[in-house]
Amino acid sequence: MVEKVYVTYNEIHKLCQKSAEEILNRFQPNLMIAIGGGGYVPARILRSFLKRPSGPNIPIQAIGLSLYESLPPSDPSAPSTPVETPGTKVTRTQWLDLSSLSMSNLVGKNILIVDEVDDTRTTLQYAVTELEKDVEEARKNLGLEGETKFAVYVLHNKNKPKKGHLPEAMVKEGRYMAAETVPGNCWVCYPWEALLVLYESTLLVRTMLTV
Ligand SMILES: O=P(O)(O)OC[C@H]1O[C@H](OP(=O)(O)OP(=O)(O)O)[C@H](O)[C@@H]1O
Ligand SMILES: Nc1nc2[nH]cnc2c(=O)[nH]1
Repeated sequence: MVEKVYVTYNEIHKLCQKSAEEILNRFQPNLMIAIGGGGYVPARILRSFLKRPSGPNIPIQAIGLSLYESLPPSDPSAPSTPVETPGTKVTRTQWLDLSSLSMSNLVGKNILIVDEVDDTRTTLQYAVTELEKDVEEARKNLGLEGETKFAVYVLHNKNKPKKGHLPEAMVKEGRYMAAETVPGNCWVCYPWEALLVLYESTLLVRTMLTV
């Protein structure tokens, strides 16, 4: 039986706030690459917490990777969040603009890859391997100097044996960061996936205004 773990927007905001200090201490990113769709919201929240008073906003680029096929809920009238089944291969739905101007912004930088959940690690392995390859190719083609470093940040890491692997140096040097470790057999339900939206606070305000 898969245990569902529900997280709220507020909990995610707090996780990002807590993690930002550690990310700044360990890595000082110049740029984030969010893995869509789940990495977009955490990356945007992190950007506010990573900004230093007189420093620039850290730009966010996006890639789209898909590993899981959505299953319809067993009872279509039930507004539940469907648990999904693992796919077998990673599909690119969106990738970096590989033109030399865009790629030159990545070479020699500290790049933080952001996703919401590390389950089998297949997606992260794909993202890190492919991004390293593309940035290195761009560095050579453009004749640029400078080492590009990658780090990974996820909100939740599932405590289970992983199918995918990250570079040894990344793990050893603390460039893999997870805000929380959750049980390996759980399914994390994120607020942006919810189909049933509650309007409690709006109702409360309306009630207060009308009485
Ligand atoms: O560690 P893994 O087993 O590779 O699984 C993690 C990936 O699965 C989910 O993506 P999904 O393909 O469901 O796309 P989504 O982010 O658009 O929901 C999630 O966003 C991660 O990217
Ligand atoms: N929403 C969601 N997507 C996933 N992809 C892989 N594992 C998970 C999970 O626990 N929750």
